[in-house]
Amino acid sequence: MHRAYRPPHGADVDCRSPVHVCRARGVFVGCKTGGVTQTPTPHVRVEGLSRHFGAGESRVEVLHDVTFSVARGARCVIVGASGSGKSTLLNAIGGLDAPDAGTIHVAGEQVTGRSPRELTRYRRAHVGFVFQFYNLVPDLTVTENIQVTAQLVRRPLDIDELLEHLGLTQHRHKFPAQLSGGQQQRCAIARALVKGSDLLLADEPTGALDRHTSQQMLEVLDDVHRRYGATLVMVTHNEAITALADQVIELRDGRIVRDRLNPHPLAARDLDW
Ligand SMILES: Nc1ncnc2c1ncn2[C@@H]1O[C@H](COP(=O)(O)OP(=O)(O)OP(=O)(O)O)[C@@H](O)[C@H]1O
Repeated sequence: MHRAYRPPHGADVDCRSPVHVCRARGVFVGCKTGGVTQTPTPHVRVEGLSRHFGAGESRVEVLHDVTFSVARGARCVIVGASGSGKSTLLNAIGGLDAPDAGTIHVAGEQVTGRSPRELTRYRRAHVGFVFQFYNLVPDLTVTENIQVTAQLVRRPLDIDELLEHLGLTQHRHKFPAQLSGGQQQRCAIARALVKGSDLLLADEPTGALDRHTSQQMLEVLDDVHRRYGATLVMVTHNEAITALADQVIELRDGRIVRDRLNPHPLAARDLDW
């Protein structure tokens, strides 16, 4: 059975900052730590996260003691140079990779330390992924790509409605190879949203797109964020994109060097590249 989207727990989806979202939900307490406003019940809480790859001489320390929180309904942008550990961090939040140390909680539930089966259940219930290279199934049409994910949950969002919102209705019967990069990315966003997940994780969603299409894509993400109200955690190497965020986390060599709230996030159409 399909359902129309309703914002999670009655959150005010028109609110533009995590502070307001939290106020609307009555959980904002306004205490400040290290320049960042903390909330007692963040949607995502990462604590003391560390991750390395390899062994011996080829050992690479990728994340070091990473700690931060993201409020429900916020748009958080994690920015850093190539190799700074952004994807590794996003994959850990999404339950695709297990850290060496530290904990991750999403919606109050611990993600770290779960079995592969439990992680699959967690991803199905809570997480929508948008990847740089879309990861669409080439032999399936736009609608079928979205249906595959919709089938994973009992009450997916209405696919026709999603296609309409994302400007894909006229492309619904096309295969990925027949779409532009921007259309493929919109299909990937629809696929990520269709489960009704309240956490959207986007790994360089504009990375494979030209500047004009990137701007359009950010407008789409802006729109779906407002319309669907999910918490958005996006990683990018593009500093300009941080202007859209409610919260900006700067990662350098696997460490957080800055974590700040942005009281005046821009709309994507106003972004100056
Ligand atoms: N599975 C893996 N095995 C070995 N090393 C890895 C693995 N995954 C990531 N790394 C290394 O970890 C470091 C961080 O990688 P990660 O992809 O998280 O960085 P990133 O900031 O997302 O980079 P980019 O912007 O280029 O995608 C890199 O040095 C990378 O080579």
